[in-house]
Amino acid sequence: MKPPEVDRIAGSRAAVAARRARAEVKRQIASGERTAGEVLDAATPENPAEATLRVSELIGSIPWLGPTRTARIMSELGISPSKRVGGLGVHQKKRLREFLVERQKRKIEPGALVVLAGPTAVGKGTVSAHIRDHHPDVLLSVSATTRPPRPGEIEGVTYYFVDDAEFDRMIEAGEFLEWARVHNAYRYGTPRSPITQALAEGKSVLLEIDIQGARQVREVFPEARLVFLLPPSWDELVRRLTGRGTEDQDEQDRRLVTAREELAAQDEFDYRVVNSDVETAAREVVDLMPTSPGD
Ligand SMILES: Nc1ncnc2c1ncn2[C@@H]1O[C@H](COP(=O)(O)OP(=O)(O)OP(=O)(O)O)[C@@H](O)[C@H]1O
Ligand SMILES: Nc1nc2c(ncn2[C@@H]2O[C@H](COP(=O)(O)O)[C@@H](O)[C@H]2O)c(=O)[nH]1
Repeated sequence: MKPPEVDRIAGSRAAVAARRARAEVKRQIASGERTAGEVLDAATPENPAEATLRVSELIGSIPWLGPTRTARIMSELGISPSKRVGGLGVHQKKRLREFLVERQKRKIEPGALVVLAGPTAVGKGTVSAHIRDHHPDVLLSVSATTRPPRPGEIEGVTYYFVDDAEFDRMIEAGEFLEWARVHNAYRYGTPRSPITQALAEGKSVLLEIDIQGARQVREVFPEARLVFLLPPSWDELVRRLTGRGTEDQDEQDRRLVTAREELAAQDEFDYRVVNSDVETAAREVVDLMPTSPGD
């Protein structure tokens, strides 16, 4: 029988070798020699380096995915931080594979995805509607919201109006590219599949969302162009909000509080467009797209 000291040394040598093997797998993913999907598929008992790799290490080795994004992806996929690739359940593995396949495809042309954000009543909806009406090749994303419809708003055109239970279901099912609670009131989210489908077909896509959503989209699509729409002045912004007349005084006040916060964050955006004139602002936004359909 070997003395315990010999076993201990052999054990620690094996642990060091296993760590080195996992580090090599991570290097291969980071350098692009192997895709994370290939490593996932190789994670069998015959390949202990792949099987004993933590899922967080697998995802975290993908270029551009840092620890924060990795933690969020893991949580969205319902995988605990300590899970190893070889220990994934069937459903977890399927979800992870789908995520990795989608990620592989996700190299979009800069400007194919444009995000239009800005303070309440600056005219985001008006400028987006102008683009939708004059540039039919651009897909204007239709969001889901828990907000009740305003007079004249059309289901499936302005928004998909859903209740809280349906919004919860859509989050659970991973149907949103991003979602946020806006103005501390209702929830809004961008359905993912029309966007990925349009991008895969080479179309340009426009999202009209709030600033929290814009930040999330940038995480997923670093190539997206983020545009901040500005009013000609604060007084004009207030005039547009009150002139629209769709919110009561309390809601207007709440929106103006958010507006001040959003204006303070405008430097995070790639482009700033002043909406003095709808047609000019729309043209400036469309010019950021790879081609200007409808020209
Ligand atoms: N360039 C413009 N000049 C004058 N009025 C404008 C201009 N653009 C938009 N408006 C008006 O401003 C009001 C607010 O516009 P809109 O509803 O499009 O804003 P929004 O940014 O989408 O607002 P919210 O974020 O609150 O949904 C509307 O009454 C619209 O007609
Ligand atoms: N994060 C997201 N924000 C969205 C989305 N769709 C719309 N919005 C933003 O919400 C506010 C309020 O809109 P309103 O129609 O109630 O006036 C506005 O800033 C929109 O841009 C979305 O899918 N995600």
